[in-house]
Amino acid sequence: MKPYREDNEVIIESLKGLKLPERIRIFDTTLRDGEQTPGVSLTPEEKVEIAVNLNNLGVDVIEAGFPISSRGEKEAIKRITSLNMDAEICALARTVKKDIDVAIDCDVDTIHTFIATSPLHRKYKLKMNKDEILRKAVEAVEYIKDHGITVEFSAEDATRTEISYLIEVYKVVEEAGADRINVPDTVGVMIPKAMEYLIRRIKEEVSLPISVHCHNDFGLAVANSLGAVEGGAQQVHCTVNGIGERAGNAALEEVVLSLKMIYGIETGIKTEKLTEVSQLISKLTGIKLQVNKAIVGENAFAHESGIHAHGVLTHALTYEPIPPEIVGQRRKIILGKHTGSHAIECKLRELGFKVGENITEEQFKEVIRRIKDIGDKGKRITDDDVMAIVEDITKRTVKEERIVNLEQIAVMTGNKVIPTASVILTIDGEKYITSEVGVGPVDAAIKAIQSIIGEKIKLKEYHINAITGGTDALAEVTIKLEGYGKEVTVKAANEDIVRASVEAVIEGINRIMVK
Ligand SMILES: CC(=O)SCCNC(=O)CCNC(=O)[C@H](O)C(C)(C)COP(=O)(O)OP(=O)(O)OC[C@H]1O[C@@H](n2cnc3c(N)ncnc32)[C@H](O)[C@@H]1OP(=O)(O)O
Ligand SMILES: CC(C)C(=O)C(=O)O
Repeated sequence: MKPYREDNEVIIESLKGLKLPERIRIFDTTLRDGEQTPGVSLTPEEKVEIAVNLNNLGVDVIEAGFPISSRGEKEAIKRITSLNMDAEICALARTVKKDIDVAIDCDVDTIHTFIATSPLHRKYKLKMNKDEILRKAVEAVEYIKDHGITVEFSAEDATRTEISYLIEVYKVVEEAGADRINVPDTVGVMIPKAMEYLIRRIKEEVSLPISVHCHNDFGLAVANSLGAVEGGAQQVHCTVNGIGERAGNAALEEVVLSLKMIYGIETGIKTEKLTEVSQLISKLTGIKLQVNKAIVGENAFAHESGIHAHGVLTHALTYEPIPPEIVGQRRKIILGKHTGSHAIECKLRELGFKVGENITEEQFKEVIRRIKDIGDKGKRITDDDVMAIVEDITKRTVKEERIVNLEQIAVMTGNKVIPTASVILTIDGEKYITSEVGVGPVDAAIKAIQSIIGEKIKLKEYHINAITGGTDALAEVTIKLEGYGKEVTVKAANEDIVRASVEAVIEGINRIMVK
């Protein structure tokens, strides 16, 4: 499939004249900024497991943690570096000697050192003036380089810093020997155009590779990262599932797929592993994924609407801009209130039923009606539900052959009444009315029917199974009846257990009595 940059007129026109790179480096910070998600705390074992998976996924850099923060954090980073992975292993450090020393002690490939540069952070947080910050930044970079370690330097809150001062900071760290610079949008206040502009401005004055780190406070982290790439950034900081401080960071899976499928820019990511890694992160961090999460969410490739399902069944691209297999997902056709006949026919084929062969047009229409009825009650319909409905409908004796018909049933139950059922049946057109009591409403209803039919047909077995979960689940009743030398087993499904039971018994009686 061609990237949209080569295939979509609007995108082609809008990107005209822009020089885009062939490859972008993915700097994964799931284990550092991702772990800063409030409430998330990973054990060293969990961090190692995640690092191994990130390495297999193909990220270029794993920011394994902030080693000064705790003994466990330092131990985890040391264990990760000892595994000699392909990915570059990085640790975070303030521009403070003790932070850097602990990071050095972890044997990392890279130290990501940072100091805030914005007026707000200078005045209220660091209580340092511009010159002090320049000096601290240079000292830290030189100290790390003296130890022969790669340095990535971040000007924290870069996007709220005066542009001229920000460029000055990056220039002095370049002179001090930094290997690359990172531009953090620490509180996510950028828009894509502004990010593109800022990166272009920095690039005019600094020749180091440029990285970006975008937060998602306005939901723009991915868009801003892409804006930065349009401006000339060569590396993007991401976290799996977009976890991180507050509203999180740029989601790795979204950045990677946008780069690949829209811009035609490669990363080292093995995209087919994305869903598996996303689920691992969700499991270990305890942060549940929203179902509509792009790329890796449960619904990212699910279709319920009749028009959409018909479209994708005819040609996947109509409603699937990304082939699901590329990210380790698969298409799901969900049945419910919005379902159309094409989707139901497709589901029936999967379950072994073909309209016009083993299911009639009439029965097919009844299946659609029953599925929509369940959908109207707000329920999701599973394959088991469909199977039960189809069996219920296809195995029913045809109208003309039916001898016994249920005209009415009413049940009464409660804590201060004896469960009672009143039933009106017609047998060969003649009307019969009776009431019976039982241990519960189902028992009373079946006893009422039996009292009309007589002893010649006996209920031998009764089983009930709730197919879907919940109090409004579809109940499947299976009964065995014996009489007139015949034995029949019948299934019936209904959201109401009394109706499912009565329908099964009446159907069984008809099968036994059928001429
Ligand atoms: C934008 C980001 O995501 S940055 C990373 C944020 N991550 C974390 O903070 C997680 C791990 N942090 C921790 O475990 C602790 O905060 C530590 C160990 C780093 C520091 O703990 P403490 O010394 O108790 O300080 P505390 O966290 O309360 O305050 C931060 C201190 O760092 C200072 N600081 C922040 N950045 C820098 C810097 N680049 N250079 C020097 N000092 C800095 C603050 O001004 C403050 O200093 P103060 O104690 O002199 O007022
Ligand atoms: C350390 C820096 C890059 C950071 O996490 C931020 O600014 O959000």
